[in-house]
Amino acid sequence: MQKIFDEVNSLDKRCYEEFFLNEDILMEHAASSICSYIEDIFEENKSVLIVCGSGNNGADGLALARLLYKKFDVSLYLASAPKSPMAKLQYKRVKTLNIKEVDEPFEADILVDCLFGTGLNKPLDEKYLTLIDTLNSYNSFNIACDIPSGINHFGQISSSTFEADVTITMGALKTSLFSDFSKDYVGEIIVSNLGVQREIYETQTNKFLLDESDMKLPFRNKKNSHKGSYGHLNVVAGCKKGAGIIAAKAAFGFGAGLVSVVCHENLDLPYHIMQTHFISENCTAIAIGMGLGKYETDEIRKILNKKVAKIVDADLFYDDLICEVLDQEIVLTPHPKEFVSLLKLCEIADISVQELQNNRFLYVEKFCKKYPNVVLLLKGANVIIAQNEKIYVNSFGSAVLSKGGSGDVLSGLIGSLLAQGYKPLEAAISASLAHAMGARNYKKNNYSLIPSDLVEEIRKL
Ligand SMILES: NC(=O)C1=CN([C@@H]2O[C@H](COP(=O)(O)OP(=O)(O)OC[C@H]3O[C@@H](n4cnc5c(N)ncnc54)[C@H](O)[C@@H]3O)[C@@H](O)[C@H]2O)[C@@H](O)CC1
Ligand SMILES: [K+]
Repeated sequence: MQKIFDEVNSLDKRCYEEFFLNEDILMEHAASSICSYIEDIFEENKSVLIVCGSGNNGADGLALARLLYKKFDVSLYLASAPKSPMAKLQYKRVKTLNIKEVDEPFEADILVDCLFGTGLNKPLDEKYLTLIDTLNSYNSFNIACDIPSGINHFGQISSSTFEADVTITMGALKTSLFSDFSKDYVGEIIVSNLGVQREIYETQTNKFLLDESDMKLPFRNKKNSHKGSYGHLNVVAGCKKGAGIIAAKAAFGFGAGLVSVVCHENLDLPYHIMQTHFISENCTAIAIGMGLGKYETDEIRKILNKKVAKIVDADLFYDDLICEVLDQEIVLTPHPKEFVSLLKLCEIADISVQELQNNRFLYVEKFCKKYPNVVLLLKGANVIIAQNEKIYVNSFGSAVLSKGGSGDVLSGLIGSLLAQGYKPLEAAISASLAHAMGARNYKKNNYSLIPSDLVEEIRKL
């Protein structure tokens, strides 16, 4: 996994104070990393338009123009005059060369956005919104320097935000790149070194970006084993029984030795899934909430108080019953609307879904501070998984998964790993990654996935 930081100013400052580097050295590295990227990917003499703002993001662009000049057909478009001391210095350097400055942007082969980086501190006015719209209308290969212009510190976007194919971000990953809104704008994210290797530049953090290698699949190492060695998951089915059945099928395909659906009515289940009217004696984990609908509160309370691992989803986030069990190390998997309800029930915040989406990390932190035992998985374009002070981001998911039933598959996967003895946080992380990787491997068009396809792909991981 990789570290994510809310801000990097303090990391830059540390470079100056501890390693005796200066702004100029850091900027030179920032610009050379974009230069190397362009040199590696594109043939010489391709046209490059670098669009610069007045601050140090623009200064990075000016330095880049100097580095690319002569090898590529470089043009500079200065959207505003250089203002920061480094921008002025870089411009002075540029002026000694004969680099083209254009009065209007145009469609070049490569477009580098150096308008605003971490310094964007107010809404964009009409002039910049129109400029960004114009840049987005081109068919250029789009590179964002540090952050696509229009994304602010909190990961909120402007009505016009630069749509990057690649974001080359300076020094370390920033939290703002992983809001749900940012997902459509950042493209591939590459981290540039700023004069020392990343592991030296980076300090301590509580946020991490998950890599594929963080997915621990439930491979079986013991030769002498039987079905009981891999746990027994009980999936509690409610009014909408399909949800529980989808979860049960996903769980079975993900390694649980036994899976039973708990339901009072007789169900038509595949032969390998069992049915029970009450929680099984040898149950090692419970998945509950999916499609629950109307239910007998006391019965659900009894289930929630069973001393086994649990994943709780969906309808239970609208019932204050949930607040009774938040001292347990349970996994909760709300989508934003459910999390808003949960925040209200827990008296943490009474907010809209929009406010949550604007500040996903903030509200996850608030929730986990109050309930440090709970493992919270907040669904979204970038899934956030958190327990106590640690926050993990799974950015592998895609729109393929935006379907009814995908969440039930996820509940089943988490339940399956819990039943097999994974710790709740490990179960949430590995199941969430497997869920996203299954979707990634699905090769038909991106609107056609059904839950059984997803389970099939996950079985092949
Ligand atoms: N040590 C450093 O400071 C380093 C900085 N680097 C670059 O510097 C960037 C940060 O530079 P700055 O702090 O100068 O900030 P920016 O260059 O991101 O933007 C600040 C400038 O934009 C103006 N501005 C902000 N919001 C605006 C708005 N809505 N409309 C119009 N103008 C607006 C500000 O008045 C200021 O002039 C980073 O993103 C990175 O690209 C890199 O070179 C690496 C080293
Ligand atoms: K930028």
